[in-house]
Amino acid sequence: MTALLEARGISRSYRLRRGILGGSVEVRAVDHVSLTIERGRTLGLVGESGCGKSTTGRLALGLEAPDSGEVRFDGAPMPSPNSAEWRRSRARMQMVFQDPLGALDRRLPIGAQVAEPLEIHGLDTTRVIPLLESVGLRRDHADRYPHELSGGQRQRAVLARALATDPAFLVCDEPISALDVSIQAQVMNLLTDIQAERGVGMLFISHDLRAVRQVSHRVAVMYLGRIVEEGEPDAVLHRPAHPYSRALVSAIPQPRRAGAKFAPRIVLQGDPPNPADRPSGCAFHPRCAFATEICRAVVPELAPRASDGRTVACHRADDDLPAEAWTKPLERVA
Ligand SMILES: Nc1ncnc2c1ncn2[C@@H]1O[C@H](COP(=O)(O)OP(=O)(O)OP(=O)(O)O)[C@@H](O)[C@H]1O
Repeated sequence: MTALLEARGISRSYRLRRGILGGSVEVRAVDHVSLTIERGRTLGLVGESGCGKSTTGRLALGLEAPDSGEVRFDGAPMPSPNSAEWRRSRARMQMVFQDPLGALDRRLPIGAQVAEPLEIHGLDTTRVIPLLESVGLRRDHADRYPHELSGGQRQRAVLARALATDPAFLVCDEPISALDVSIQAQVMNLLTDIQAERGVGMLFISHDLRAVRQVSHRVAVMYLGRIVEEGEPDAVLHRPAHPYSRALVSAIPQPRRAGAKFAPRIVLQGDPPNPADRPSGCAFHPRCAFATEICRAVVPELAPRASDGRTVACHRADDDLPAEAWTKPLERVA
């Protein structure tokens, strides 16, 4: 069966103007990214701020076209942004962003906003109340304005609107990071339920690795526009193979069990990545404890490693790296 969404080697660059001195610099936000999302499955996309996650989300939705490479949705090439064909296919692809207040129109009651996509696509507008109820809102929320709802309720309203057209594909870009911690779990549970009940394919973008673990069937780790590791959440988030994934995962605070030592936290050394000034070879090499000559010279391909088939973009993926070396020159704290 064809995948719901398939990106093949997509890249996207932007030109940024350089201050008062003029000129411009090219920022390669996404660099030869390939990913597959199956129906009813969630791909979690993680990585530091600015590594290209949101750009990947926009390319996956066809909001922007890649400079090179191809996005296929349901077996067919993604239509050009804003073409009539793209607008028609929009009903089947929706997105949920970080800031629900920004995503909603402050001048319109919630019910009217959920009805809007139904009207645009000629669907039955009496579905507004069942939609609100399906995300845990009440009938009377339909008449309220966004500022009359809590943050969690607003994100539920955004979800009701996104689900109105019964989409097959949902991009959730940091959907819980603007919410109170107490509300985050509720929205995560709702997303898990939505996925199980509706069988949507989802791209879940987040820097919260625990949230990613909860919803994802596959996880991809991004560094400076490239995917450096991809696999099942248990493998990537518990036994990460790429040195960058190791550092990312080690930063998750671990509950302390009686008598247990804190897991060592790997603090990345060196400058944070700058997409306008990409290092040669493996972009992670200036911060990597294991970098050798080849890492400085040659970009590693994302490929299954020989030992266990884990998909990693690392020249040293098959080397037996000593455990203690993970903290050198990376620093061990706690
Ligand atoms: N429209 C744009 N114009 C210029 N540069 C852009 C544009 N969109 C993204 N970029 C740049 O591309 C790089 C990747 O940005 P992107 O927003 O995709 O990263 P991200 O991983 O989603 O970050 P965050 O977690 O902070 O949202 C950044 O350097 C960003 O400044």
